[in-house]
Amino acid sequence: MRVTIIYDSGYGHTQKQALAVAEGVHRVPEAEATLLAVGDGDIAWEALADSDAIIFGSPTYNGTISARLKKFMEDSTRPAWMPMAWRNKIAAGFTNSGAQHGDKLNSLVTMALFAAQHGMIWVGLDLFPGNTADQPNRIGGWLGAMAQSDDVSPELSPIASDLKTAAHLGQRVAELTRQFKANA
Ligand SMILES: Cc1cc2nc3c(=O)[nH]c(=O)nc-3n(C[C@H](O)[C@H](O)[C@H](O)COP(=O)(O)O)c2cc1C
Repeated sequence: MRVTIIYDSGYGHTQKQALAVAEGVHRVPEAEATLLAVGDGDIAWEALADSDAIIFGSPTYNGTISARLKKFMEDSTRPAWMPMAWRNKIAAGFTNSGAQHGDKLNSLVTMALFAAQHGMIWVGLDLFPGNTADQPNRIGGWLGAMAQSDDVSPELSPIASDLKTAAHLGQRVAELTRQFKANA
């Protein structure tokens, strides 16, 4: 079962979150995670069409997704939206921002809407809010995985609990995709 994680990261913080999502996917037997960064040349549209699930990731810039992820979305119209190549695939999303809140929800709403426009099935988080900084979902969102990286290097942020949240999302997507495929 193939899960593709397509993401952007200007400075490496969201990439770290993407790696944690992939680690969560790999906890599920037979699940294979592929990481694709939108800035790395041509988009592998065929690999995306061959995926059983697609997880979108972006830093929150100016209260929404990055321009690079938005360009990927617009570019998907011909290769993916017109043939409905992602119809009925599982979808999910994650985002990371400088501020603890940082208007991240708007980035996840943008991703979920995009997935809906492609006929995909959106999966959110099933975690209670963490009440302390060391607990998963300490930011307390449900539409996707949220992380915060303030002005420190990607070696130091996002912090461990946010990476646990990201890994949990990856694992959940892989588990649900496996169930969905088994019942198809
Ligand atoms: C152009 C730009 C806009 C940003 N806008 C926001 C914002 O709206 N909210 C916020 O909390 N952080 C904002 N930030 C901070 C980034 O979200 C933060 O530095 C994040 O860790 C960057 O992730 P990256 O290293 O994957 O690019 C912005 C950063 C840049 C460069």
